[in-house]
Amino acid sequence: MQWCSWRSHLQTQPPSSESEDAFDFLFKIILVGDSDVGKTCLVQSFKSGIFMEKQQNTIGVDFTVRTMDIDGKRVKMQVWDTAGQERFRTITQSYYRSAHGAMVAYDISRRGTFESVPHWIREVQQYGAASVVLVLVGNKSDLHLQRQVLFEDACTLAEDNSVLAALETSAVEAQNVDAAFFLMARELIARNGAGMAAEEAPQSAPPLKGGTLPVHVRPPSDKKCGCRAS
Ligand SMILES: Nc1nc2c(ncn2[C@@H]2O[C@H](COP(=O)(O)OP(=O)(O)OP(=O)(O)O)[C@@H](O)[C@H]2O)c(=O)[nH]1
Repeated sequence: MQWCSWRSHLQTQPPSSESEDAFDFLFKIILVGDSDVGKTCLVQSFKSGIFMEKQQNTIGVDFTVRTMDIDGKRVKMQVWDTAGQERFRTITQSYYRSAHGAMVAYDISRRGTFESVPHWIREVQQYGAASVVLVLVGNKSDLHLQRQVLFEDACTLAEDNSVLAALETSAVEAQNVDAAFFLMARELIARNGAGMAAEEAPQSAPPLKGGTLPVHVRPPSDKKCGCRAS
């Protein structure tokens, strides 16, 4: 077995070599959710496209970065992978404030992790920027035989909580992982436009406009729903 958590320690600044890359937009995304829902493996899949079985829980916060090309723009995604374990809660909360987007993850094969989602959303709303963009991610979609959470329930929860969209992902199968981050990036670009250009990259989250946009209509074969919020 290989380790998925290639960095497990407290971080205050991203590595400088990564932050020197040229980019048009810089977005900070925080990943939250119960322990063992697969947050670290999702980040690893997003970064390298590879699934690596993990044996160690995240300690505090891990950091990774990937620069993507979206509509001819270089978009740098700084992803902060937080520990799901309760004992790190005070540490991880301090990372919420500067996030432009938050992915709230649960495990489709463990109902309890889905029932924790409202708690995580409240945490983000309490400690994060006022209009942080939220995306709901139901991970481990490859475990469909052990499913305990209906996708429809996730969509309902997303709609009730002003969440941009709900998706089901699998880090094992690299299913919908990129899509979740692209969805987030596109929404942030749409909301911020030129105001988030690289030279103006903020130290804390910008005052994003209120409300969310219906950026996706759920295709029947794809576990993704667009959720309109008032
Ligand atoms: N079947 C399946 N297993 C997964 C998937 N993603 C992660 N796992 C497994 O789920 C377990 C937990 O994954 P992690 O990425 O460590 O979970 P985490 O949410 O980062 O956990 P904390 O660091 O404690 O917050 C590991 O055994 C992974 O191999 C997935 O998409 N499908």
